[in-house]
Amino acid sequence: MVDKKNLRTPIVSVMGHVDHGKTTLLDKIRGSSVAAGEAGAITQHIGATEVPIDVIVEKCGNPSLRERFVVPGLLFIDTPGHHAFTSLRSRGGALADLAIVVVDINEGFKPQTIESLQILKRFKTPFVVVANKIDRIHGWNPVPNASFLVSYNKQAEHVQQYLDNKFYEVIGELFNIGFNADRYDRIKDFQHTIGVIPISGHTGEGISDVLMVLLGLAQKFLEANLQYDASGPGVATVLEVKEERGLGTTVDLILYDGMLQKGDTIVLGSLGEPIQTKVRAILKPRPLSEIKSEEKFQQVDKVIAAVGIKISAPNLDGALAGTPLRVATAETIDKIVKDIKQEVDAVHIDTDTMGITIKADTIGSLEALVNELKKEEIAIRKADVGDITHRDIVEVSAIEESQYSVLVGFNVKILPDAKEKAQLSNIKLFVNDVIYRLIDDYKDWIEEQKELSEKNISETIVKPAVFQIMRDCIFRQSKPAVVGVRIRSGIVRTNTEVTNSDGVVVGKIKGLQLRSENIGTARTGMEVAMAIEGPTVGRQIKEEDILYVNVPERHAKILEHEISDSLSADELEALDVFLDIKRKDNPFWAK
Ligand SMILES: Nc1nc2c(ncn2[C@@H]2O[C@H](COP(=O)(O)OP(=O)(O)OP(=O)(O)O)[C@@H](O)[C@H]2O)c(=O)[nH]1
Repeated sequence: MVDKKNLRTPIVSVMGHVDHGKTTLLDKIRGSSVAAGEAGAITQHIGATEVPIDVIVEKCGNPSLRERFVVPGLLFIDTPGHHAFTSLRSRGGALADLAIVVVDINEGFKPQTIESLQILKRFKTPFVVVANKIDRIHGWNPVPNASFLVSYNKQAEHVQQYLDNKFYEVIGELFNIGFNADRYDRIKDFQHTIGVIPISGHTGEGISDVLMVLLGLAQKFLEANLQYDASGPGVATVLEVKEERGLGTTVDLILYDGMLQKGDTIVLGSLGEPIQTKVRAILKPRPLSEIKSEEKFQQVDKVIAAVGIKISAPNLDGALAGTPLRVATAETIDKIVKDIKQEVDAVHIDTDTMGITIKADTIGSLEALVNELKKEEIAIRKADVGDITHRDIVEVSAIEESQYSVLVGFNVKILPDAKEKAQLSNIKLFVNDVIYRLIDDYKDWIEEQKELSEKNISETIVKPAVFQIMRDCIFRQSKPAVVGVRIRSGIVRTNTEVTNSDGVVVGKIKGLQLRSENIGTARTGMEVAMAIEGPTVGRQIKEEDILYVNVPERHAKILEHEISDSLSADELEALDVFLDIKRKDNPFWAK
């Protein structure tokens, strides 16, 4: 049996596509919980909101549930954006124990929905999907704050039908990504089936169901992970590094294990050596009732996990979001510094000597981006945390290979002077807040570049062609010889050399005419007059001779190995015939 006293509050992250309703859902959970809780038992943390179990149970309207759950409540992380999930790591995994994926039932899955689900799959984090905005369904008759089933049963049949159809689209999309899913009330085994809950963040319908299912998941899957040592040294993850008026650089963090006190020595991750410093102040937001107070924060001497707080301390400047923070003593500090350095270095990416340059907002998101790029076998020269600076642009524009003169930024800004510099340089910039958009855009661009260079190549390269001098069509013997020819395969151009069937060059095409008009090219099947500089008819060439465009060896190599896909069938045939001629004497010609 688990000891209730040592169970910390599970940490829940809310993920999903932009505008599908994450903030509204969190606000509703907060607002309605405040309304439901007797003494406003809900507490606001820095970067998080804690909803105690009593409030949830009361909200669900079934006090007997209290006995069933041992977790103290749920701590929702407020940090916006799905990327927060990957940014916020604890030892050995994601910081969040559970997640809610919000999808607008009317719009269905969008890129960030899919990305969120893929992240959760990778981290093996239990989650629920909420199909939000059911109040937007035409004819919906809201029952504010009711459980979904109560509300659903009160809807007209055609409305229920419509909701069911939309709902099954969501289930189908989940299936496509590899998840079995069903409506939450029909699920017996949450381990193998994802619960989907139709809700409205506006009317509050279904919110109590979300809280219940989350508690159920916490209870079922997390108990062992939620044990903590309330008296042990604090372990935290940095949410954000922020300049705060009057306080200097501060760090917002989620303490997920142990205790943190004013004056404690702490170690936290940075890109160089880990930072060692002493906690000057621990700050919590003021209770809502004191909101008018001049000061946003109140100081406390001590906090115990799990809690979201801000700390101020000297030397926090190089601190990095997403990295660990730990309380150290004289005995443990060396080991902790070493561990944290290792942890940050492990993320700090082994790079290739040549490749693209990437930047991301936090170490966690950088790692996620690197993982995805590696999967696509895209080489990375340098991976760093932070906005895109003037220096980055200068560095990248010094790279000569155009496919690597590329900067990819995930969730970062391009600083103004960098933007200016980028416009003047030839580098390619990709900035987005969806990883796989970035990767798709980059891949599309590479493909485009390839096509462009293929086009360049194919315009400058000499292509093969075969033609025959027609009988009774000798118009001039020599200087230049003018003969009638039929093009048997390929396209003949002026100014290309001609060989005979032994591969010996006999002259150069000086002009082509069709019905007395000069033309630049002649295609398969055409019969044209050709002026050939060099040979004399009757000596080097004669009636009915088959002749070939002389493809230089280097061009033949490119044609055969690089752009054969872009050749037409008759060009390929001409190439084969020409290669056979050339390789008769030298089997390695153009190989
Ligand atoms: N009708 C209806 N509108 C909703 C609901 N939930 C959210 N909205 C609206 O949808 C819009 C986006 O909601 P947000 O909560 O800001 O969405 P978000 O996912 O947090 O968006 P970002 O923070 O930008 O990623 C707002 O105009 C909300 O009022 C809902 O349940 N019903």
